Amino acid sequence: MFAKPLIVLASASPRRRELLDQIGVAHRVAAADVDETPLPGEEPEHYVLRLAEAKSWQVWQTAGDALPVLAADTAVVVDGEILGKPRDREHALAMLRRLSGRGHRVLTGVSLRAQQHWRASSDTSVRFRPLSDAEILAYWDSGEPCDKAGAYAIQGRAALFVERIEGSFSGVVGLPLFESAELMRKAGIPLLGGAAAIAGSSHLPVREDGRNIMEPR
Ligand SMILES: Cc1cn([C@H]2C[C@H](O)[C@@H](COP(=O)(O)OP(=O)(O)OP(=O)(O)O)O2)c(=O)[nH]c1=O
Repeated sequence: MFAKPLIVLASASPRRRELLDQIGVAHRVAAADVDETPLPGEEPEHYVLRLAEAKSWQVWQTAGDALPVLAADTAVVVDGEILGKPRDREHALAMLRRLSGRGHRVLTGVSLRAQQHWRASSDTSVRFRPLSDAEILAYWDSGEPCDKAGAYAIQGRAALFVERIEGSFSGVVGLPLFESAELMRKAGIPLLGGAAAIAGSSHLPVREDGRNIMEPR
């Protein structure tokens, strides 16, 4: 028997589903379809939060069953530039060559929408060892890069490239579980049998009026 869903996950990403399963949050899925083009000069944290909010809003408007809606967006950032999912093979190879032998950041924005709106983000530093061109080509052939931000999956074979990570592993995979759980507790969604809000948390609720509200935190 399936557990009754507690939330709607506004995502087509199998990784996000698996991560929610990992912490035992029963959910149903309704994918959102939003334009992922960054605004001119947009800061990476603004970008991932804006897209996460747009995804949760789109599903909230159409879901109809009043369940809280959770959405996320992940971007790789190198030299201040946002790398999304690669368009094609050449784009993926160029991204991987750029990430080789240096550090980058992975940002994930999370939005949880019910009668109120809450949001959070994770910012993780990842360092790749130098990659040979043969390795990069073989990695493309593995099929892993094509639907991943930055053209890699830390939870897959790209684990072979990661020298160091500081921050949220689940955030890199696409849904920072610690931060998401804080938001879910605030919304009264029971986790491990409890539903109490976390005292002193820094995540502030966001006014609910349907617009993207991006005041600095
Ligand atoms: C960096 C990295 C990203 N990713 C994935 C997570 C996301 O699925 C994807 C980033 O693209 P997103 O646009 O964040 O998500 P999505 O289009 O896959 O899914 P949806 O919008 O429907 O929720 O990259 C990994 O799986 N592993 C990694 O190591």
